[in-house]
Amino acid sequence: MHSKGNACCCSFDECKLTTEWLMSRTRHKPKIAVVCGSGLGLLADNISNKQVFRYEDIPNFPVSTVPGHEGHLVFGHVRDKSCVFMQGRFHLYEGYSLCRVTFPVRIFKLMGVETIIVTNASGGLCQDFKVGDIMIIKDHINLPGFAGQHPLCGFGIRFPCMSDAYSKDLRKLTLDISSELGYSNFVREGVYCMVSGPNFETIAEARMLHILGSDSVGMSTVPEVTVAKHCGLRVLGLSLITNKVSLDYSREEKVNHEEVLHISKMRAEMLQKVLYTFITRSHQEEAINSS
Ligand SMILES: O=P(O)(O)O[C@@H]1C[C@H](O)[C@@H](CO)O1
Ligand SMILES: Nc1nc2[nH]cnc2c(=O)[nH]1
Repeated sequence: MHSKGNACCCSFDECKLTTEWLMSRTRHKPKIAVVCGSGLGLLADNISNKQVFRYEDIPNFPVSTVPGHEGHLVFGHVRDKSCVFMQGRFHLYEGYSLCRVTFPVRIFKLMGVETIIVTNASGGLCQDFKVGDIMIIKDHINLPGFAGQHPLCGFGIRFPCMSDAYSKDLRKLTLDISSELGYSNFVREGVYCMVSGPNFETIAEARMLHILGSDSVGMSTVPEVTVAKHCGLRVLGLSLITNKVSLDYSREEKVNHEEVLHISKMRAEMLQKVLYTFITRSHQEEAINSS
């Protein structure tokens, strides 16, 4: 038999088993899923009728190994909207295959989720961005994908279109909400670039990514969004700019994960306001149902 080194390692039966396990233990029927980025688990703090599962208790689920990723799957309501929040995501640099990293997205699809909101912490490359800005992701660069690290290798229908991965209508709704909340001066749109990590960028790498058109850089999101788009979910991506990436050899500041978590926690409340307003409105908006 030929070796399929890069092939998908999660079977449909596995996905089905996990979905059935969860659905037999919760009465929630979420239509919206939220993936919380580094330090952003607080986004799930104010939902009502909470039901929490620890990742290690869910069959086939990976476990979180990164500080700032709690490892809880939280079901609950934002107003009357049933949602599921991932307090903690999985990363390639943790040693998980991209199939495993994106496994929860497939579970959400099987559970009946229609919209996924993917959040992250990232470093700002765009010189206009400030620490604490919220970037609505309008597009991405899948750098690991260029090198064959791709979550769709060996899985499902090929050649999906990715030029519209981030729903235009959902981005517009988020911009409108930001403006109503008085947040326009720190909510931007931009292009997110994924690198595998776990190291932060060298200055030469950061310069290259900037020249290539990236407004921010991080170590996640793209695999989840790619799988979500592939299986027909609507996607909104929100990236919190937790640090400025150095493009200049004379800059002395050095980024570290503690600083990333600190900024995430500081800005989580604002991000939560945008998110909860979005969720409350999302299914009232005709545009969303058609996007
Ligand atoms: O899960 P996200 O993408 O929010 O985490 C970012 C990227 C690295 O995992 C970590 C670096 O501080 O934060
Ligand atoms: N690759 C990368 N990921 C991040 N996550 C948060 N900040 C950064 C950053 O500067 N670079």
